[in-house]
Amino acid sequence: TGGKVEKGQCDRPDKWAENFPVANGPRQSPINIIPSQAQFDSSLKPLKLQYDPSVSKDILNNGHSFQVNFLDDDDSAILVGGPISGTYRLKQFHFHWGSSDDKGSEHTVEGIKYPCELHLVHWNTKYENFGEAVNKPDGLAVVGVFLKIGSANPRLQKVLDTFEEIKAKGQQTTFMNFDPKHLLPATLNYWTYEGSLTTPPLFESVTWIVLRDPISVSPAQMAKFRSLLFSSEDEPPRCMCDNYRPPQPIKGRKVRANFK
Ligand SMILES: N/C(=N\S(N)(=O)=O)N1CCCC1
Ligand SMILES: [Zn+2]
Repeated sequence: TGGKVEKGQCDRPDKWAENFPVANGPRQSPINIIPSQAQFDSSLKPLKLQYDPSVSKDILNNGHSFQVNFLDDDDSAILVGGPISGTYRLKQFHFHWGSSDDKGSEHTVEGIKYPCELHLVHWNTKYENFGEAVNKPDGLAVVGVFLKIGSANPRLQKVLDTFEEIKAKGQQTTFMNFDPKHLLPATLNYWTYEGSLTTPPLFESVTWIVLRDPISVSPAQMAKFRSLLFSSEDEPPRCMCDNYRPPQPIKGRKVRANFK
């Protein structure tokens, strides 16, 4: 069709329901957040992200996004407080972005799309490990951070500088002593709601914690994200971009805010 390489089934959110019926479930993510309809909840605790940078391990191109993986065999990098009870351990963080700066985030705010969205994925330590937690209703907590076009972000640059080594699907390299706290905005005001993974298997196991304030990214840095490939070295190159799922029906869910 005009020489454009068609997206495979697994890369097309509108096709996911065929193999993952939960795609049409009652608590799917992402959603469009309407701040005026969010309910301020004074019982929500402040978010506490306690990350020891020494447990960052490596960075991997997994063919859908790239992710920074963490050692999660102790409580060195944890999320406590906020809307959750107990302790959730950081497993990995990854991003979603667009083919141009006018789209790319998964969550939207009053219909506004950001060019990029960071997800910090944590699992509930009441379960044995990530694999056990991933499909439980209280199994995961993902912190979402919007990236907004502005000045270049020096903290983000450390991640982008590895891209030559993980250009193609399956490539990975060590990535040590990185503190993901440096990718957070100054204030941790957030919206929270019960949702799901935004990629297959789309398990409805995520307590979403979406930060109100974005961090900055420059147009040149966004271009760097788009230098990655969905494809592996031995395949025709396919630019890694537009790896975001559009907002899903709210289906009566309440979004709470820890700020007025
Ligand atoms: N979809 C996901 N995270 S996300 N985009 O919902 O935060 N994941 C799939 C397996 C591990 C995390
Ligand atoms: Zn994600």
